[in-house]
Amino acid sequence: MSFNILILDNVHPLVEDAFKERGINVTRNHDLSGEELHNEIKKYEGIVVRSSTTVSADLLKSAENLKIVGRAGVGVDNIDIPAATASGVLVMNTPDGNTISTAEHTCGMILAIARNIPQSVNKVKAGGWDRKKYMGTEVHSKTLGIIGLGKIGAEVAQRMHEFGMTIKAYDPFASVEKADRLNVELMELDELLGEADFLTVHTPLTEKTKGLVSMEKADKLKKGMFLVNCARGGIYKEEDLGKLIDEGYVAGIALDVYSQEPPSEELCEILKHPNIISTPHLGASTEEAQEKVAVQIAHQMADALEEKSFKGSLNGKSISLITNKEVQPYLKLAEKLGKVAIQLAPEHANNFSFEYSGACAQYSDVLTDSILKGILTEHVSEAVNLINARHYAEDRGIKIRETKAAEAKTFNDLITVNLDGDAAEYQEISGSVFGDDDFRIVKIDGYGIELRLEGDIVMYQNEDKPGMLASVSSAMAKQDINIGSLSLGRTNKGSNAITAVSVDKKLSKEELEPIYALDGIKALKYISLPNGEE
Ligand SMILES: NC(=O)C1=CN([C@@H]2O[C@H](COP(=O)(O)OP(=O)(O)OC[C@H]3O[C@@H](n4cnc5c(N)ncnc54)[C@H](O)[C@@H]3O)[C@@H](O)[C@H]2O)C=CC1
Ligand SMILES: O=C(O)C(=O)COP(=O)(O)O
Repeated sequence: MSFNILILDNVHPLVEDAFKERGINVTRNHDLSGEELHNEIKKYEGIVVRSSTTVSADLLKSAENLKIVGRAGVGVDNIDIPAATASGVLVMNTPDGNTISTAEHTCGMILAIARNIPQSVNKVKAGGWDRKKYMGTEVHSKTLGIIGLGKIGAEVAQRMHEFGMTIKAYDPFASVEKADRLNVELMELDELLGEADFLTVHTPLTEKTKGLVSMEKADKLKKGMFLVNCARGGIYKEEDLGKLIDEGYVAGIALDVYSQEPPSEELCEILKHPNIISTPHLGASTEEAQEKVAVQIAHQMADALEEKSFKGSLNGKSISLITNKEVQPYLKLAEKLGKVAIQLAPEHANNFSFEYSGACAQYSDVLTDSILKGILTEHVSEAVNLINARHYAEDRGIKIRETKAAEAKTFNDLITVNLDGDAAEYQEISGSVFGDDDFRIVKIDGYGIELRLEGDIVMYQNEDKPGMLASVSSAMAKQDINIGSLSLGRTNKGSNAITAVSVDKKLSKEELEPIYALDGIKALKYISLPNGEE
């Protein structure tokens, strides 16, 4: 299958070469108006963006054929990931391609603000000369506070440690081992604010990190400290920046990122402050970083489209497992069982429990996604896949429960789907996989049954008495229904029995009626499954 990719932002030209190398068609267009983009995007299976294009829920709605959004960089705050997940669109980024460049830019900003480099350069350019005004501060022996000791934070720590700074950090998710390795002391946020001579942030913008430094926190800051933000605009409250300097809490501020880019008029006014230096989101703007992220995103997207690997995917926890050979048969079994379950379940069923035993239990998360995909596929007009199956289940109020037992019971692997409690004629169905591609129902409501999970199946409960099978097969023969195979199950002699019959053609309601009407038949369900590979 050939794929079409649209490059929307200023991604390095190597992106085109890399896509072409993988046999993928690529088009570049940075100049589309909103409406044009909504029309154009329909043609593509993938788009590549940096931070300029907003991939909104609305845009995703127009993107009928979209499978992947690739971010040539790290931050994905311009992409509506929940909306992409709901649409079954994979979102991926290149987590480390621009780490070094952004860390270097941050270190540059720390030194630039400490030594008034941009302001004094401007002075000289304007024909001025003022050595007194631009007296600076050494960073040596000072404390650098880092909020967010992730990839960039760690690189900044290493570099500034070499400048003789003491490095302290706040990151509730960072390990003590990592901090020790980097010569970083971990501490609580307020403690860090009180100790840092320079504070730099390297977290995403989240509810927790928004406004981490503001006038409300001013009293907690070490007097005369410097603030640096090369992560995301808004982590320091932008409206308060000028005031923090003017009221003597902060000596200077260096910014690379803004909550709106380019910044709003109000913020531009604040940025004119002589002690604020700003760059226009240049952290990742180096030849090296841009080459890396362009080539990385192209190969990652090509691999994902070819279902080879899902490196860098941010919403495809499950989908990334479909390349794992060990999981593939279980995934198929789970989806088939989901398809059977929804055909056996009573109308409006919205409570299902899934039980996994044996080796498959370790993949229960993704197998649940796959069962849900099977359950929902016929009932949701949009395409359901492993990315959005849970979203649709939640959306439709389907409640699920999951249990797992690592030890195998009668079968090496067993997946059981329990239907909607008492209201169901059938309560539960279990399946197992033999080899790589022989999927079978092995139990229904505790009755041992063995039938391949494919094609058209008539399943009925009957009184366990002589002649039942003969009367069913004769009712079928009269209607030219050929039996492929069948399996009978019962718990005790003479009680109820369950029979599953696979037939050679699709059956209509009218063809099933005479079978249901036979004396001794208690419940009858017809299940239709795709034959072989889907
Ligand atoms: N200026 C620019 O051009 C660039 C900016 N960035 C931005 O830099 C930021 C960091 O990027 P990476 O280091 O690659 O990400 P990362 O995911 O490696 O690190 C983020 C760190 O923040 C920590 N964190 C998350 N929430 C926190 C909280 N509430 N308090 C304290 N720590 C918290 C995490 O535990 C993690 O260690 C991102 O926002 C990214 O968008 C990244 C590249 C270029
Ligand atoms: O990767 C990131 O998070 C960045 O902020 C870099 O953004 P950009 O690709 O330079 O628009």
